[in-house]
Amino acid sequence: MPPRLALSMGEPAGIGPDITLALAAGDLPAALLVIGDIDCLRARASLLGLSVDLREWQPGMALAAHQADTLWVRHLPLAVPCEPGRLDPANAPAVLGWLDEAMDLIRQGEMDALVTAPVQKSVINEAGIPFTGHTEYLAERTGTPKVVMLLTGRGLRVALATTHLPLSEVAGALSMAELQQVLRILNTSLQRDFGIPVPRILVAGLNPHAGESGHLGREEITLIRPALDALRAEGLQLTGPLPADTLFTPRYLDQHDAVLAMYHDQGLPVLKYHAFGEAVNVTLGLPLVRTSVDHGTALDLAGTGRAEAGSLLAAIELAIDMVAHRRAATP
Ligand SMILES: NC(=O)C1=CN([C@@H]2O[C@H](COP(=O)(O)OP(=O)(O)OC[C@H]3O[C@@H](n4cnc5c(N)ncnc54)[C@H](O)[C@@H]3O)[C@@H](O)[C@H]2O)C=CC1
Ligand SMILES: NCC(=O)COP(=O)(O)O
Repeated sequence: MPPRLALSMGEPAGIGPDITLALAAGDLPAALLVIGDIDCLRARASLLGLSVDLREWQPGMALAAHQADTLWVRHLPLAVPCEPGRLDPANAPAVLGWLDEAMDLIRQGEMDALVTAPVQKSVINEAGIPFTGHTEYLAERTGTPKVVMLLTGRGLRVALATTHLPLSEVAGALSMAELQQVLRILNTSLQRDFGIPVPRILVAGLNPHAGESGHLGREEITLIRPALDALRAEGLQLTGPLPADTLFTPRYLDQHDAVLAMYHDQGLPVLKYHAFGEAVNVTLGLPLVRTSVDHGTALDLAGTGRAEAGSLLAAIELAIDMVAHRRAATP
């Protein structure tokens, strides 16, 4: 059976509908079900001059492998018609409802994995729903106490010890226990989902020069180094903590499978400089496979025909690989 992927359409005013439709044009070795609003997709296809056969899917219907220019849609309507570039908080509950529906379909065994188009985090909050990202939302909704965000592109993998936090809260959020949990999840996922038997992980320090022997911050001495030592004793292959400014160089990267950065803007600018537009965001540690694009809603590009679908295609390809790895590991 081909992997069955649920693709959430994301913020309707953004480029989610555009890149979803662009993707439909090609062949894919998977069955694809878009979870979103079929009328929004029809309106966007017409605006972009794309001819895609949009068909409504109901639970229980068989889903065949993807055929070029056809998209199956689980239609869960928006509250307000979508307009490119125009955010409306009234649509936020529907956008989150699409994620809930995808999780339900996966739980019920109708779908194998979730791929997400980007959402506008601000408008969800403006609707009165506290929301920091899919990562945290999916963790909460699946009852998963700890997940790890990893972005990967052009051979580089960067995981984050903390995700969507104000910078002023990062140091306080790090603890030995948290770091150990993050590294165990990363190590297990590199083995299970990426097929790397003994992952080699590079770990960044938090402070400039990895703390300069305690003269520029002490978290490396009090937290990071002891956490790594404890995990090395369990057999994990860890290098660090290293100064983040020189860790992202071929000398280190060529010898390792992934980097653990301490916070969002320590790791992701490097990854995006390296591979923006073709990288993938993966949530590790969930009971389901979830991949996503490396970009946001790009409201400025919605409906213009200038949004590129490379990252969405890469997210779909990685989800297919991850499902295959998990199937292969299931007796
Ligand atoms: N996975 C998700 O749901 C994510 C959501 N976001 C949300 O997206 C919103 C906007 O975020 P920004 O920081 O402005 O980032 P953004 O990625 O939407 O835009 C940054 C720049 O990249 C361009 N760009 C983005 N995607 C593109 C594509 N596919 N093709 C061509 N150009 C593209 C945009 O036009 C803009 O110039 C925020 O609400 C943010 O929270 C951001 C990242 C991930
Ligand atoms: N910068 C990455 C990002 O914001 C992705 O967030 P999420 O919605 O995948 O949690």
